[in-house]
Amino acid sequence: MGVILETKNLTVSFDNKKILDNINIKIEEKKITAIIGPSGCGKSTFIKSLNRMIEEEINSRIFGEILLKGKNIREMDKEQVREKIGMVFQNPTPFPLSIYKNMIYAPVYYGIKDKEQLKGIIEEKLRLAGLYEEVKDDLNMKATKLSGGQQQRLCIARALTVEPEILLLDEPCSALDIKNTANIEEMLIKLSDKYTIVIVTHNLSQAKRIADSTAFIFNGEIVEYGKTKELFENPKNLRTQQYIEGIFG
Ligand SMILES: Nc1ncnc2c1ncn2[C@@H]1O[C@H](COP(=O)(O)OP(=O)(O)OP(=O)(O)O)[C@@H](O)[C@H]1O
Repeated sequence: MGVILETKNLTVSFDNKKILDNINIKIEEKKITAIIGPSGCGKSTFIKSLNRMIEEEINSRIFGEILLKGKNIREMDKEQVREKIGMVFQNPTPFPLSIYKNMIYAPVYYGIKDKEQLKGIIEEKLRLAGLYEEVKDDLNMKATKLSGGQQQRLCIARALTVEPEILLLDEPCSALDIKNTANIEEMLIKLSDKYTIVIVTHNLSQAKRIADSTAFIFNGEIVEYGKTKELFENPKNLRTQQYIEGIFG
């Protein structure tokens, strides 16, 4: 499997202050890539750049290229980019509607009307997110009544309804307890059979448990990027070593 997403000299600034500096990274298809680094180093800015969300910040400026299967995403329609590269945030963000309505929102927007087809999509994606059995008899329940972990799984299921190729997750477990975190990790590993996953995490053990590759960002630069095992067991850079040993961060 090859590279699905690649950045070339990606540089992002807010109010002319450089936050990301010349990021060059190749993300492998159908793998999990973790982004780690101390608070404020630019992790969220980085993944928000990957589906052009960062352009919504009015004080941002973006330089360099982001290539999705070789195509510059800034030359693609923004909506199409976000269809192909979905995003899930730190705090679960279900719409204050029923589980059913959360799940059909995007498919209906994209023109699917057939009830049976919608039912099929809902079941398939809720199953992928490991939520179907828990909610199948309560699809009319308000999504905000679900537990935090269920809400987050719903948001992941909802993100999958538009058939993205890549799923970006920004600290998806930081508001969850150990059990819900374990559920999500297990699900992400399964999802990586079908989807490419990029996950920002503060939790180094989480990166070790689930990521094939890990990138360590510090001060807006990629200090080290490689196979997760290699990066944690044999870091090449002193900063990486200090960060994973907990000396700073
Ligand atoms: N819209 C904005 N305008 C100005 N500065 C911003 C904006 N968004 C982020 N920043 C700044 O950019 C830097 C990087 O922020 P970012 O959220 O990408 O870091 P992070 O590594 O994800 O941090 P954390 O782990 O705390 O979430 C921070 O100093 C932050 O204050």
